[in-house]
Amino acid sequence: MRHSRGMDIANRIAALDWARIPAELDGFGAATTGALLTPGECAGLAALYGREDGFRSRVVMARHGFGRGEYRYFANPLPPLVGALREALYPRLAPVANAWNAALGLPRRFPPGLAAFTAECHAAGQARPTPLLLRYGPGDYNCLHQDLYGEQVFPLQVAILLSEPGRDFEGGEFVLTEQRPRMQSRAEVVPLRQGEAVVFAVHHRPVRGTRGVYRVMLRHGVSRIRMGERFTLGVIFHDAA
Ligand SMILES: O=C(O)CCC(=O)C(=O)O
Ligand SMILES: [Fe+2]
Repeated sequence: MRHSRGMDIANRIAALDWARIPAELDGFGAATTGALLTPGECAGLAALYGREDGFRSRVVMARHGFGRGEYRYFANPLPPLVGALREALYPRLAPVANAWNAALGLPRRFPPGLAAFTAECHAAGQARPTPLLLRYGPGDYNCLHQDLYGEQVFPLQVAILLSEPGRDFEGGEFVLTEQRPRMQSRAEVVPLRQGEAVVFAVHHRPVRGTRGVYRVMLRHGVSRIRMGERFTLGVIFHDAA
């Protein structure tokens, strides 16, 4: 039987729990997907990190005060698996993004498909692809941050853990903080297995309070890797200036 990876990924994404994921995003600003990529796919993606070609830039985090460890942004054309993930995830998340903007009283609405949104990014001068691979070794960490690359911001992004906790590395938890207006911040640690994705808010989300809807600011990062090596695939939907 002919087997197309793009189709396969689209089917796997269609089979995720699209009742629970948006509900958890609304409730907590983050949701895990359960197993999405196979161990072989994870290893294949992590192995790309050492290759010369296929990337547009490399960032050594310590040089910028971003933490410790490094990452590389893929060049276009994206690896087929990465492109298929980005294309199949976007239409599932656009309704959440639009509902959040409506709740926050923001006029921006996102088109139902990634091609149209990418065209809008390009028209706004954001044409460089943002999917990336991250690599952390012992002692490395990723400071709390927001992945903003210009005025065009799709409010949700996805990170897929490519290494297996407890086997490949220890420590290195994915963490999120939520900063509520005039209140103390809330932290969330997101447990992930190899091949599992976390969907989370890029910069803010609406929360319903007693006096209406307010905006909480989110940041994400990775706690210190205690042992071993940890790889992640980051899927950000807006392109970069
Ligand atoms: O390594 C991680 O889990 C975090 C990756 C990250 O910051 C991102 O995908 O934007
Ligand atoms: Fe990030």
